[in-house]
Amino acid sequence: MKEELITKAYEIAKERYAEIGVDTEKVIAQMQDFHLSLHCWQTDDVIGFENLTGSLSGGIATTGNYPGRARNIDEVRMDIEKAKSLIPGTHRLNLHEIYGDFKGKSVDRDEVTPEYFLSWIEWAKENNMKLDFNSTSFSHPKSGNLTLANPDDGIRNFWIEHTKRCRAIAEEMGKAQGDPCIMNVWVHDGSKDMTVNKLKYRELLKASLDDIFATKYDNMKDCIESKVFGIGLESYTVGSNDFYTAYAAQTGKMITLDTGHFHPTESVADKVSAMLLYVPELMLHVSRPIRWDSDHVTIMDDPTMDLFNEIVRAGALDRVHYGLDYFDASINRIGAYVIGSRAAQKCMLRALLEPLATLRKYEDEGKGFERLALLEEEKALPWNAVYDEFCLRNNVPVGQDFIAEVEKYENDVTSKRN
Ligand SMILES: C[C@H](O)[C@H](O)[C@@H](O)C(=O)CO
Ligand SMILES: [Mn+2]
Repeated sequence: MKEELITKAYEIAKERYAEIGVDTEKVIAQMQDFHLSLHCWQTDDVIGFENLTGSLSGGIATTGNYPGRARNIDEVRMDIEKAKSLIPGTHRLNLHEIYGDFKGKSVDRDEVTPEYFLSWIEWAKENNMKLDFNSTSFSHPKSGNLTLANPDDGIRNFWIEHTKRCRAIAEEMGKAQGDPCIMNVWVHDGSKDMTVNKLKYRELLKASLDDIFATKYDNMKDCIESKVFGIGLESYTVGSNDFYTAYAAQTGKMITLDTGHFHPTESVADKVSAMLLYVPELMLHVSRPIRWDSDHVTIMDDPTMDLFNEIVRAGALDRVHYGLDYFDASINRIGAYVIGSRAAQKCMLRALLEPLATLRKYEDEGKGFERLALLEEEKALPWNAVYDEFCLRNNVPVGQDFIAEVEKYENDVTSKRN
């Protein structure tokens, strides 16, 4: 795309926004400081590098069989580097425990240590990325339907040990990068059919979490993620939204809001201002649920726009961490990575460009018509010219130009994988 055209369009956009009291230069600076946590599992359909032969379990599923899946740590890294080169700004990487650098060794989940993540720490440093982390309760012979809430002491203690070790790894990552590593705990624990012992499993999960979180760390932050249901676990989820919200409020933990983990008509955006009154920070897993937690590629849709608007309106930019969580195996995976990341950025950009002072003035004065009119008008303001300028300043492809780059990488690299 012609630079001249982009700059010209931006200059006009700058003036249009200035007219309504919005400083686009300030917004671009804010965007430069807005870091996504890229989910490593988009590269390989949530498989990781363990030597286990079982398939993806824990009530999650990838669908599609598009060629070019990353098959090893080098390919995962190469693909992330490619995706990163097409997304403006600097970003973090969100790792699951199963992506450790095990070098072909069988390392069970209750044996994992920071040593298996040293090469990731090194790689992240070289690539100007900071790391976030996740314990992995799925895709393991001991996963079953219950992990941290399992009444069997042996299985429960196995997963407690795993999660404790993951926290120690996150602490090492945080220390090495001089910035807290955000460590997410999501367990799929639940039941396919009705249970008559809901309280028992929740008591067990609570006791496991208390044990896991007993060690205090300075360089990592814990967050806990709820879910409505998983595939094969439809009737009951131990770690429901109510369970984790209450737990986080009582213990000061962060909440992870996965946009695919709520009832279809529930507004995740509406939770932001409510939760931030009671929990210190939020982690997002931005996704796109289609009828269920299908993890379709994030796009610039109304729920995602609403979510980012609410964060900006709550003045909570620094209290939210911006993870992505989708895995689409039906289209080019690098393309999917880039589309979702850029869509999340566009939502944030539009939220930052909102003429909030004027809208709030109207609201305070009871001017409902004026508020609604401006909310409607802002949708059609030239925000895209500001995003294009942001891309240009970051030396990444502007507009649809990234499509050709993804196609080239497919031709040169991913299509050669079998
Ligand atoms: C890989 C998983 O999707 C992820 O860890 C978890 O956050 C989730 O959302 C499960 O549905
Ligand atoms: Mn998630």
